[in-house]
Amino acid sequence: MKPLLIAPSILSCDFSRLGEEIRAVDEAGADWIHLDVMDGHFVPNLTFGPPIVKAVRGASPKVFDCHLMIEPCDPFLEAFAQAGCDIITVHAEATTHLDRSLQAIRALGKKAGVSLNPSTPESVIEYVLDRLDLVLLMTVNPGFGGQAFIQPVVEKVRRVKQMIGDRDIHIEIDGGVTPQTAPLVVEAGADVLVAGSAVFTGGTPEHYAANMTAIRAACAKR
Ligand SMILES: O=C(CO)[C@H](O)[C@H](O)COP(=O)(O)O
Repeated sequence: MKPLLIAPSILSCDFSRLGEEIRAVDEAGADWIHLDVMDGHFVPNLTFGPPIVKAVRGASPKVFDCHLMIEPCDPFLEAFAQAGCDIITVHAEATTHLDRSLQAIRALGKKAGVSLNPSTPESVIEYVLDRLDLVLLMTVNPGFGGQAFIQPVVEKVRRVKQMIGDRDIHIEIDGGVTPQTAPLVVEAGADVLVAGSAVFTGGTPEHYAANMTAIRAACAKR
């Protein structure tokens, strides 16, 4: 069984102190740093691009887990790789040629991930499993932090876990992850939890550490 990893989503941090906030969650015990890239087209919100990723890369040596909510994604893969992302995840709904996008990410020397919206069936990844390092299952409709967890996705986690078999592929969950919802997806097979509001609530490094401890403790009995 893979160890449980927590990847705080910086969408919920204080953007005026982005580097400081990344350093704070790193020191508070984050396993990865989750970067939400939004384009105002694939999702109804805008965040940041490669220059910002590059600017904050020095704030933490932890894995930079980059979630591209952009369409098209292929023209930007190289820029995100050069900016310092370690894992690059694209949405299956945002690329016509998913196989090509995943090959391109690995050719850049990065880990390749695919994300599925809550309504997208897991069958879309059936023929690309050997090109994947990570499957990111959205438990909210992407675009905003602080939304309610969409419970039917728990069943999809179980199915994806079965599909990947003994392949070395992470199952990551993003959206509405709290100490209440995290055990549901972990029990179903998830090993990476993205959490924005549930980690950054309180606004101090002490809160971040306590918030992550609460999520881990809730999942400890999986
Ligand atoms: O990708 C995202 C939204 O598209 C965010 O990572 C996600 O919503 C995390 O926020 P929260 O934990 O507050 O739900």
